Amino acid sequence: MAAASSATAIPSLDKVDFLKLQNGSDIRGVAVSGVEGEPVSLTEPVTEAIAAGFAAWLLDKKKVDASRKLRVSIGHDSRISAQKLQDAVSRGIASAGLDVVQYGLASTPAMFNSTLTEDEAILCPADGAIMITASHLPYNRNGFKFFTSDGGLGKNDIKDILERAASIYSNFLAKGYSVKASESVKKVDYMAVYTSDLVKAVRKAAGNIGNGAGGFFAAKVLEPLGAITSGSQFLEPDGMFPNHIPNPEDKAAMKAITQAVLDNKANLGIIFDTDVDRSAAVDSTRRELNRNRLIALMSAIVLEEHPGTTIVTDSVTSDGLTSFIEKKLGGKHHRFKRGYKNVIDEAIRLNSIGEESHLAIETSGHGALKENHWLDDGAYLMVKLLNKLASARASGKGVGSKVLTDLVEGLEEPAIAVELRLKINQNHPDLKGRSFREYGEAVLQHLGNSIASNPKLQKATVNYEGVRVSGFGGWFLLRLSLHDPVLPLNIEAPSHEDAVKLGLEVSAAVKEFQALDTSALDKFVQP
Ligand SMILES: O=P(O)(O)OC[C@H]1O[C@H](O)[C@H](O)[C@@H](O)[C@@H]1O
Repeated sequence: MAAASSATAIPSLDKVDFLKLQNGSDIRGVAVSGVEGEPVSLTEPVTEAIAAGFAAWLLDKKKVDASRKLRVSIGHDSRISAQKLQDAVSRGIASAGLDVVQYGLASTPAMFNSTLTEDEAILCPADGAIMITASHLPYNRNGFKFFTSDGGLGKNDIKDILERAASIYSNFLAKGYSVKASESVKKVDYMAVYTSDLVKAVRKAAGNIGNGAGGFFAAKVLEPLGAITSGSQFLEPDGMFPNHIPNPEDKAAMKAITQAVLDNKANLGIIFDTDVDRSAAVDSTRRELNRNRLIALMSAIVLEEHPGTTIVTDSVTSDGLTSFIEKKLGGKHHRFKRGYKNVIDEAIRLNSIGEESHLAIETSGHGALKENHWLDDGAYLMVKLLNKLASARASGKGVGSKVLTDLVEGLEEPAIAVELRLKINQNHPDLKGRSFREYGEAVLQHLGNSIASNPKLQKATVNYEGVRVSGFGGWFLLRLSLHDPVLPLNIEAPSHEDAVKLGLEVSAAVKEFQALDTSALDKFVQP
């Protein structure tokens, strides 16, 4: 035990500060100083306390007897704070008496996978896994995702861990905090195991990684399969993201991969986000295979293997996607809520009540397949695409990404598709003491009521989130953001004029809510 006199002074934080680090089923905070208005919240002692909180949670969950030591695998993305946080996480885990296995640069899906791999030689399975990442957020942020063999932890588990962390941290305050080197840290090259599993899963494609953790895909997956990857770019991990934020929904990122496909006359472009749980592709004609198109493509592949199966998606998917899945592919589209964990859990639930589902996928590029243990894995989605290309080639059905493009033939796409994010000003007196959630719900309730009496508009009969309405040949959905004090408004329509008509209907219905910042919508509907 370190003497209090030699201990580092750490700032006092209360339970509330810890709970503020929760971001849905992840933990996120600021790990690097220097950005104005964003003080560091993920300090080393805070990180250590969170890791120790996870260890305590895991010990309770696994209820193992004292004879078996639990082990936890730790990996990180390419962020500049990765090393510091990895060390602090390792200390937190070791201080609770658990074994630490460090993987170094890794992907989120690989971390989950380490709880499923059975091979003592590489210290697997891990009882718990921690990925140090803040996904597509800027370089100064970081965070944690946690896994057990049951999948990613849910919101309640994260809250539980943060509450435990807060009390561990208060112990640091009482007894003094000092950095103690952890003895029981082992290192394993798990990415070698994970990538060789991916190679096995695909039988024979350029890649754009955006300086995230996905660089392994070119050298360790594509090249061993015989692909020429010389046109690939931004493969080197660089935690400052000098080119663009690695994010398949980011316009600059998609432009960069599209250009690389053109410049290199590549058959296919592949792009991942920072921690490789999201992905998208570009075909040889520069057609972006992301968002609804990626879902259509994956659905086509999965429905060939499992005719009639249900495809679970997030709520912002297009009407065209529903008719594509149901009329062209003969499957069932279950449009559920936003949030990758929501769609995955819903697919698992459907299977448990006898409705077969093999694919849960979001427009964000998160996707999970039943055959891959419902692992939220962008790399695996791309493996399925590559597999399709390879089998088409082998059976003489075609060469190159036209095979994929043909699979989405017939998908109706709207001329206009926008997302406008309407902020709720939490300090506005109109909240009258309500939380932003309650206020947002009140907006939605009011919108729902006003639509009911509007003959030009029709409320969706089956809908799991927010208010989804058809009209003027298109639709809109207003819902509460998963994490932020924001009401995202998605509008899709056959023309800008029709999209504006839909926007004006929303605008009229919400105008009395003064704490709602409608400037994005006002700008959109301007003549
Ligand atoms: O509700 P929003 O603010 O649009 O955010 C929704 C998104 O939040 C996170 O990024 C999750 O990882 C995604 O699965 C989800 O789609």
